[in-house]
Parts: sequence; structure tokens; C-alpha cells
Amino acid sequence: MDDSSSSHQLPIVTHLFEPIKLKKLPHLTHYISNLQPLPNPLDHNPYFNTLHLQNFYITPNDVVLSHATRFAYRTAGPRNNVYFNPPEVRVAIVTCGGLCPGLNTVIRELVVGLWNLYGNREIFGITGGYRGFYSTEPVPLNPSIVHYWHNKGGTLLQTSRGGFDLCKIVDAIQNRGFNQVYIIGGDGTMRGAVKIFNEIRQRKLNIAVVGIPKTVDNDIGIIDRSFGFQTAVEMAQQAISAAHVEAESAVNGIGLVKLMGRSTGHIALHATLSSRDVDCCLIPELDFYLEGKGGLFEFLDQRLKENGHAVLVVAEGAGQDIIPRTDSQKEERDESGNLVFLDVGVWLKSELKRWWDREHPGELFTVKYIDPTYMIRAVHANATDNLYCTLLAHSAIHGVMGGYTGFVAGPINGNYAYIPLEDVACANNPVNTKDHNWSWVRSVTNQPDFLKS
Ligand SMILES: Nc1ncnc2c1ncn2[C@@H]1O[C@H](COP(=O)(O)OP(=O)(O)OP(=O)(O)O)[C@@H](O)[C@H]1O
Ligand SMILES: O=P(O)(O)OC[C@H]1O[C@](O)(CO)[C@@H](O)[C@@H]1O
Ligand SMILES: [Mg+2]
Repeated sequence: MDDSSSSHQLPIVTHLFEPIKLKKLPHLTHYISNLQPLPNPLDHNPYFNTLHLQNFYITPNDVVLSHATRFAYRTAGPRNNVYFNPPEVRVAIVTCGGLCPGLNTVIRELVVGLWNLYGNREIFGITGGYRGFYSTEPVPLNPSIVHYWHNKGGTLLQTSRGGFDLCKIVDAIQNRGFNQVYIIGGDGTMRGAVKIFNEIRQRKLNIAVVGIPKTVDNDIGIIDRSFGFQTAVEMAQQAISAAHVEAESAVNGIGLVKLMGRSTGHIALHATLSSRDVDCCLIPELDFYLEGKGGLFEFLDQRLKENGHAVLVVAEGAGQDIIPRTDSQKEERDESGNLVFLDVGVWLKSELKRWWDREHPGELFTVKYIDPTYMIRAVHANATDNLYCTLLAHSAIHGVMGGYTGFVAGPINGNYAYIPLEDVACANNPVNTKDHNWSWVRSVTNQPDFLKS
């Protein structure tokens, strides 16, 4: 072995043996001193505790390792002891932000799990997102009310953006006597949940807060993926397939599909890989350009010459830097403070037409633009996502009953774990355009790398 190869290998070996630290998880006993552990009511639940106590409970030695963060996280699941007496439990469940397939399944499974596993009876839905804590009456929930909810898209508790008033929310939680708060939402919601948790801890209240990450865009980090994402990818296939048919049936036809994905292109990427009909996939993580050598137009020109048609998939957040904006458009925000995007699909369609008329005057050319927007997320979850939502909800319940707070339940390498809320709230999940996955996309589409030489 020569010197150069050994110097290459050394850092990798060292990396493998780096010590992995256990992530500390907030627990109610950290700031409430007189809290006593109780036997877990699951001891007497013949339907769930089928192992009859042998290896049934998760111990402090059970951890899940994350390659990405190089931390060990506590394994999700029931604990030997609980820190809530079921007759004293009062639960609030809220959904915030945009819709996502599976929201109703998570709510349903929280209600059914809290009721059937632990015998909790005081369960309430907060309607219309964060503002619902202080502006509407909580709605009582029980298993018979929610029994069909997993078959419905959207959230039957309703949702909204904006309306985050920390003081009013925590006052309402306290005044209404809630001691378990389940918050389902995306990155913004998780940032709000961190603030609620910190305020509750500051006030030394015996109230557990848990986040259940929801994002159809799959833009939350640390966890493997977010629920509803796979359903959305599946729904996107119909739009791509229609775009392909339209493009193929026209002379010099282009099928253009815009898919959701504000800051990440996971839906576009996965829909592209699974469809195989896509010639070019544009995502927010990839800068692209239209004109000149190596640009989009040159690539499409070639594709039309070779195949007579082309399919283009674009994530809604792609190209936002190169679409011209007026000063007022630069400032426009939604109720939560997110920048309002311009329609990249409409812009691309008009740029494509302009380019073709200039370069090929008089020749036939068609762009069929399909924007399925809400159709990919306003549906109920598919079977895989439904299963996932159930495991998420039950994991959250076990953690809260075990006294953990300020955490998120989610899968890491396929194993369910508890992760500090704060870590999840600041972990985003961009598509890595420098990894093998992206090489795979390029090998499927043969699209340019858009690196100007
Ligand atoms: N930094 C923040 N601090 C406190 N609250 C926040 C913060 N960011 C967002 N929120 C609140 O969280 C809720 C949801 O935020 P947002 O509309 O950004 O959706 P989200 O949770 O990111 O979901 P998604 O983007 O996937 O639809 C809103 O009520 C918003 O006011
Ligand atoms: O129109 P709304 O409800 O604000 O939601 C649109 C946004 O929600 C998301 O689906 C995230 O939930 C984004 O992809 C999209 O930009
Ligand atoms: Mg968001």
C-alpha cells in the first residue's frame, strides 16, 4: 500500500470509531421535583402487553443510532413507569400549517391510543391551529367520534397559518387544565412548539409537550421521512403521466408539471425517479439557467430533436431567484411569515414559448402545463403512511406518559426514537445534489448539471 492510499483511509477508520453520545431528552422530573413514578397501566392491558412483562418495556439502555447526526437517541415505546395518573390526564391535540395526507390518522390514533392503551378519557381537539388555543372552545374527542377519520383527507380539527401568540397559548393551556399537549405540524409549527415548551418549563408547569412532525415536503431533518410524503409522491404520478401523454401526442410537445416543495425538492425528485417519464427535474437546491451552453433550452432542443417530446418536473421553490419580481412581490408573506412564491410553472411556460418562437419561428410547439397543487396533499394517507402515522402517534403517547416532554417522536433508520424538539425544529432536510441519489436522478433523466463552465 502506498502512502497516499493509507492517508486516504485513515480518517475514515477514525470516523468509524468516533464516540457516539446519547442525546439528553427533557423530562418533567428535571424541573418538577416532587413528581412520583407510577406503575404503568399497561401492566394490566391484556391486548397490548402480550409479552407479559418480559422485555416488553423499553429500558434506558435501548437507543437508536443516527448516522447523520452521530448521536444516540432514546428508543420510543412504553416505559416501566408512567408520570401521569390516567384519571388526571387532560389532553389537547392541535394541527397547524398546511395540509398533509395522514393528519386525521395521527389524530385518530392519538385519541384511540390514549383511550384504549392508557385509559385516558379527557381528550380535546383544538380547532383551527395555534390560534384555536385562545380563540375557540376545545372539542371533546373519543374513539367513536374519530373512528372513521383515517379515511378522510385534510384535518377534521382544521388548521391555519399565523396566530401564534405565546403568552395567550400557554395561558389557555394552563387555564383549561391541559397537562398533555400534542402538536402536529411542520417546521414552523415545531419552532412554535419549542417556544411553548420553554415557556411551560419556565413556569414549572406539570405539562408535557410533544411534537409530531408533519410536512408533505419532507423538509424536516433527523427523521427518516415525514408522514404523507409517500402518498403525495404517489399522487404526483398521475400528473406526470398526464403530462407525458399530452407531450407525446403533440408535435414538439412539452409536458410541464409543478409539484409542491417550497425549500426542498424531495417530492419532485422521488416522483421523477418513480415515474421514469421525466426528462428534467428542477428543484430549489439546484440553480439552473435557461439560455446558452449547458442551459435548459439547449437540453430541451436536443430532446425534442431525439424524441419529439419532453417532460419537465419543477418544484414550486425552484428558480425563485431568477424569476423577475416587483418590489411588492419581494415583500409578500403569508400569515406565518413565509415568503409567497411566484408561479415557476407559469413563468417557465411563457419563457419556453418565447424561446421556441425566436429559435424555430413557424414550427409547431406545445407546452401543456399541469399544476396539481393541492391534489397531491388533500387526500387521505395511503396504506404505508397510515401505518406510519399510527406508530408515530403511539410512540408520542408512550413518551408523554413516561414523563418525557419537549420531544418529537420519529423514525431514525427505521427505528422509532425520541428526539429533542429543539433539534428537530432547527434541522432542515435539503436534497443533497452532491450525493448518489442525485447522480441517480441525472442518470435517469440525462439532464444537464447546470454548472456553468
Ligand atoms: N418561528 C416561529 N415561532 C413561533 N411560531 C411559529 C414560527 N414559525 C411559524 N410559527 C407558527 O406555526 C404555525 C405553522 O407555521 P407554518 O404556516 O410556517 O407551517 P408549518 O408548520 O411550517 O407547516 P408547512 O410549512 O409544512 O405547511 C403558524 O401558526 C405559525 O404562526
Ligand atoms: O397554500 P398553503 O395552504 O399555504 O400551502 C402551500 C404550501 O404548503 C406546503 O405544501 C407545505 O405544507 C408547501 O409545499 C406549499 O408551499
Ligand atoms: Mg413550513
